[in-house]
Amino acid sequence: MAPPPRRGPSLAARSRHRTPGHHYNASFLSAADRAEILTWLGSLKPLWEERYSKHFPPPPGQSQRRLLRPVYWLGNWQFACLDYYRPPKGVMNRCVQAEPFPAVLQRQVKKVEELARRMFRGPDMPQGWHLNTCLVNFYGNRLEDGRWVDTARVGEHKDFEPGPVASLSLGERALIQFVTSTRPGERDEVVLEQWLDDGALQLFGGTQWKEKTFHRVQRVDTRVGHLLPPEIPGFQTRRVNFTFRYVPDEHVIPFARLSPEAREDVTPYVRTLAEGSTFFRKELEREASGT
Ligand SMILES: O=C(O)CCC(=O)C(=O)O
Ligand SMILES: [Fe+2]
Repeated sequence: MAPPPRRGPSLAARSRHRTPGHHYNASFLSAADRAEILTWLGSLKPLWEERYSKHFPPPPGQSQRRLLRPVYWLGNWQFACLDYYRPPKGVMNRCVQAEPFPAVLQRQVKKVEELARRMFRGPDMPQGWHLNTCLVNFYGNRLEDGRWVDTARVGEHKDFEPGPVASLSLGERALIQFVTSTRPGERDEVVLEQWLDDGALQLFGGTQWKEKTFHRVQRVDTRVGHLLPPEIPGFQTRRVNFTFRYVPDEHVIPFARLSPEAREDVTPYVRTLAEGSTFFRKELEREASGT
């Protein structure tokens, strides 16, 4: 018997539109680009930041803590103690010019920007949007009092940088969940979850995924046994994620132009970065010479 005629869009088209504003491509990275990114990762010296600092101390009820994981930033560095990019008020004195993207990442950015411009319009695509910022997150186990502890997760949060956000994943797959706003004591409702595979691209934007929901990394698998570069003392990386965002260029400032207080608090970090980075060495020189 002949199959009944199909009506409406194909299954593939329907699944593409089930979650407008959220796009997932499991095999975005080519094997060659993936290998090039891994080689470049081996040259990085990620930083382990504290959440607070002398001039930006913990709010009442909070205490000083290390971030769960080492990080690296490209384009601009948003030091945790300067409280990240939080428009409309928290935009100045916090996004410090950092190294540009290496060529292999810039090539991915170009493709992702083209896709994003096709996916997002009007209020979902801010004037001047381009992916000029990348947070590199290292997920794995950290050594705590002689024991390896799995810290491969991220609590629920929003990315406040305007417009679509894109992420590339390497290594073990991770479960990301988008959840509705939390109220203390209430369970969050998971509205979308997605496994992020090795080499995958996730792109999300618009009010549903940027404003109405929070997202979190619930867990990272241990199945394959990936151990990713670089070697980091006291840490074993099994997943690396690159999140690309847009910070309006006028809010990105050189280290030398931070307020004296902010500069004092992040100088030790910039000195550490300068040990492995010509870019940050020059930024320190620029500050010392007052230019
Ligand atoms: O690791 C991920 O997949 C997401 C990380 C994230 O949400 C972020 O960097 O803002
Ligand atoms: Fe995020």
